[in-house]
Amino acid sequence: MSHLLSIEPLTKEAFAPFGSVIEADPASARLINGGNTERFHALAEADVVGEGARVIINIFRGQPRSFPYSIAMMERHPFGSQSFSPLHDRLWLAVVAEDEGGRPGRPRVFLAGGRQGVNYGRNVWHHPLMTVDAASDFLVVDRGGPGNNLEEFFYEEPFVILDPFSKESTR
Ligand SMILES: NC(=O)N[C@@H](O)C(=O)O
Ligand code: NI
Repeated sequence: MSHLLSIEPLTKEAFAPFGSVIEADPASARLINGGNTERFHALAEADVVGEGARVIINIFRGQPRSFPYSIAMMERHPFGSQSFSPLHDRLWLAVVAEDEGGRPGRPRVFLAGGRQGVNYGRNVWHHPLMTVDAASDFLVVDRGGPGNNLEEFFYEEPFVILDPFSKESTR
């Protein structure tokens, strides 16, 4: 089995097993404020559990990853979902995996547009933030509160992502 990962476009349908895509989807649009504003309603839901759990809003400033990039580990947050919405209009990568008996399976790499965010469902395996060509800020909605909300897993052999801007890296 090759450890070279292909990159696929981020779509609501393809990402559904892992969470939601946060983008201005016309299907969710409704006019508010007397017609001045479009509200793209309920694109995702924050899911936080446990005594003292709070929904918190953060900004993550991610430094660009260099490629080829080794996916050596994945993480998940058992007590809360985690969303990433880009504040710069730049491509980025959302890397997720199905759970296979308590460990992540083969990662899937989604190329997200600069106006696409994601909400990783609670306890969904994902790789920490991956910005691509410049330091980029993301609005992050996740869980605050007591307890260890971070589980990490390290693969025996890393997977590899080629430069997303190279033609070999996409399906
Ligand atoms: N550790 C942390 O807050 N960041 C990660 O959860 C991440 O997904 O980037
Ligand atoms: Ni995370």
